[in-house]
Amino acid sequence: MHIGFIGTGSMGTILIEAFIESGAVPPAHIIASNRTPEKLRALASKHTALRTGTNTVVAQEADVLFLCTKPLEYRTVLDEIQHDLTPDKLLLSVTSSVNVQQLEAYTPCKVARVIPSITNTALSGASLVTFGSRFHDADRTRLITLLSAISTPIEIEEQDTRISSDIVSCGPAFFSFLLQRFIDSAVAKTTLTEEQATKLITEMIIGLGRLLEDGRFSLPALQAKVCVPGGVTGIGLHVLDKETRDVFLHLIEATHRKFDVDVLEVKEMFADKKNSFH
Ligand SMILES: NC(=O)C1=CN([C@@H]2O[C@H](COP(=O)(O)OP(=O)(O)OC[C@H]3O[C@@H](n4cnc5c(N)ncnc54)[C@H](OP(=O)(O)O)[C@@H]3O)[C@@H](O)[C@H]2O)C=CC1
Ligand SMILES: O=C(O)[C@@H]1CCC=N1
Repeated sequence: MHIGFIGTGSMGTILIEAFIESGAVPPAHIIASNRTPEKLRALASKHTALRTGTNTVVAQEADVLFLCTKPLEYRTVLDEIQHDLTPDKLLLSVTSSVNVQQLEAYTPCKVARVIPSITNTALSGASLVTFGSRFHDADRTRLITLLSAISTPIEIEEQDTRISSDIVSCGPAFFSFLLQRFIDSAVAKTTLTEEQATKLITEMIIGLGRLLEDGRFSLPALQAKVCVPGGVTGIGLHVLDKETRDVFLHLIEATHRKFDVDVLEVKEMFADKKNSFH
């Protein structure tokens, strides 16, 4: 099986390196292209067996093809490779605002959307999967097996795309931001250095992740366990409750507003294209 990647920016590179590191796909079975050749050359010099080519060559050779460009770059890529796409290929969109129906209308391929996460770099975290209508059981198994090497694949419904991606894909940035705020405040208010505070936060968050992973505590049970009656945690939780009450509601409203605009732009991008494959 040959896996192709069009776009070796942040996400294309993360996926390629995760598949190589996991051992799921040997570098010689990966072929990649990118608009700017320098980025591709840098990746190829790190993984010497990795193959590179034009978008057309990648589309021709890949059995499983990841489109790893930004949403408004999809049309250019699809126009370029449309004659190289055949019904046997799995075509995977990594972007939330391009849906499977749009790609099914545009190509004869078996289409799915796979939204990854930077956490997949550590062969960890989720990937969000939405199957198109042409995916049969064997194709599903094939894709889930592949994604399981680098993540926990979770099937999501179309209507849950944005919020699921907010949590799985944007979440690492959101929580890194909050952790950095914690560090900055510790440095501002106490004698800890940034380095010391960062070390403490890092160990805390890794430990918390492991606790949650082994299922020992739910989130509320964990808070209750740490919160000694009459102790300091309760005082801190009270501040958090008061000061962050609406913060995630506002965040979700903002990401959904942006998503609605993106979806509209993608719809316009595909508007002139007739549905030729149904
Ligand atoms: N970053 C993340 O954590 C996540 C990203 N995603 C999704 O992944 C997608 C890509 O994001 P990200 O990797 O961060 O973005 P980047 O801008 O880092 O990568 C996009 C890549 O696509 C390349 N590209 C653009 N047009 C073409 C073309 N016509 N032919 C070949 N290559 C092309 C760009 O090349 P060039 O070098 O010329 O710019 C660039 O390397 C987005 O749709 C995003 O929604 C999903 C989940 C998480
Ligand atoms: O910021 C973005 O749009 C992408 C989507 C998910 C994570 N990063």
